[in-house]
Amino acid sequence: MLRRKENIVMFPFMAQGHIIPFLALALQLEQIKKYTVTIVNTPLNINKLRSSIPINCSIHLLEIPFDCSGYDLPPGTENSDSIPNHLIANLLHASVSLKPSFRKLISDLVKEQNGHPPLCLITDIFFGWCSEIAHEFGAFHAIFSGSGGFGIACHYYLWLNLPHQMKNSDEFTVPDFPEASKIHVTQLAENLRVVNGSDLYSVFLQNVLPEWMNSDGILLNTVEELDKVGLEYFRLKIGKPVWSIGPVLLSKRSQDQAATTAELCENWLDTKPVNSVLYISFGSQNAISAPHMMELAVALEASGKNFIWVVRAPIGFDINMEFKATEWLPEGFEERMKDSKRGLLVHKWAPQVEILSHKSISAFLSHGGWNSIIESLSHGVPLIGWPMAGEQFYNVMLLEEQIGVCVEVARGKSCEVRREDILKKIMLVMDETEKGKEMRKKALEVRDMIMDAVKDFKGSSVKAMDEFLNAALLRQEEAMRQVIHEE
Ligand SMILES: O=c1ccn([C@@H]2O[C@H](COP(=O)(O)OP(=O)(O)O[C@H]3O[C@H](CO)[C@@H](O)[C@H](O)[C@H]3O)[C@@H](O)[C@H]2O)c(=O)[nH]1
Repeated sequence: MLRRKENIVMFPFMAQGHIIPFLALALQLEQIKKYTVTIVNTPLNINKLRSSIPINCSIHLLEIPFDCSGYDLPPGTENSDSIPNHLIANLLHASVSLKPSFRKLISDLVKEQNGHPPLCLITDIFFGWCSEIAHEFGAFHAIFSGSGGFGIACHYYLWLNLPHQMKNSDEFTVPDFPEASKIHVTQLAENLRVVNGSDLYSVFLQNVLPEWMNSDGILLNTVEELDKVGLEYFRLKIGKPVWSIGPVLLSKRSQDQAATTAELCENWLDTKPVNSVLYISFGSQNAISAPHMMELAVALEASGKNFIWVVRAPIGFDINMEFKATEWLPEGFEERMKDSKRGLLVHKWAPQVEILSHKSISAFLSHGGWNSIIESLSHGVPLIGWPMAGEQFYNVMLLEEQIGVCVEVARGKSCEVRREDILKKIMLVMDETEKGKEMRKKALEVRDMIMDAVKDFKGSSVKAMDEFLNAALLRQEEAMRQVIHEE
């Protein structure tokens, strides 16, 4: 008898930094061929996903209705990329209203399958409430985060305990976690620095973080050997299985991007010597301030290095508006870079994985989002960190202090950043300095470590994925035995 394909239902939060790793994981699970994979999201995001999944892929896309009215959001908001950062807390709160529709969607799926529940629901870190729904219908529930163990562990502790509110000092430690060393107040995201416990952000997170413990385990886009200390601490705090299944990466060209941009970057990179180009990007939803942009541009020009820079409107402007080089960059900068073929400014969105995999790339100046880090290290590219928000400060801390593949150049959205300091760090990493050579060597070692983790059968990430799927299957068998017993 042909065994039915078990269904895995995936539900990311409505932000590109979350949807991208979920899609990458969905594609990975689909490759196993034993499972039907369904991604649930709001209509606009499903539409976007439809254009980014490969044509012959069998992933199902299911729409869930979403009404953001009543949460002080612009009408029709369905993704964090269309709103300024200060409204993200509103979108988080609004996302809780998806609960009844998601419950109905799962109930309908179960009915369609004659009472057979999905094997597993894999949902976002912000959707901890899905455990209740999964368990009501007898499904296994895992939370998936695109973050690493170290970063998520610090983030978890800080948001639950708000230690900076209790101390007069600018520095504090994370109890039982000496590797996180001292956290300075400048390493707190702006929204965390100003919380008072009753603001929208902390109210949301203090509700949602404890819900993780109701899940059956947590999947992280990280590699055990790379992230051991953070994972150890996180497992201790959560008391649930934490499976390191990374790197979960979108393969080349499966991202939603204009082929022309990809071609432009590749053609441009092909003309550059090996290890000669700096790639600069601040992730899917961050931008730097206009004065910071000016300092960075001056430093880039002074460095004489080749670069690709993903430019967006600076903080304070609509991130989706047209980029005004004449206003935000030094006079004539764009033309000079174009004429000398030294710098390529890509507006809004670049084919990042393709760029990072090109042999001309030497280093990545990044905000330290974990997807970017994993993508960079998977290609042996060292980083220059400029953390902006969330757990990015601790990601950069891990890479710099524990692994040695990164130097921090600046911290936060409003810190003082001087062109001389940026220039110094660019030269340190890209030139043949002792530090630069050491960082490149380590980045290549980490790349090999990551490749080992995904080797068939014996890689740690392959084993972790098997353990997770086996735990879900075991739960299903137990549930079926119970039904037979009750009958
Ligand atoms: O021009 C661009 C910009 C981004 N990306 C892709 O977008 C993703 C960006 O992810 P990430 O680097 O993690 O940054 P964020 O979008 O800022 O990610 C959010 O989610 C991450 C994973 O949970 C967290 O580590 C971050 O703090 C959080 O801001 C990556 O896959 C990039 O390849 C592109 O392809 N082109």
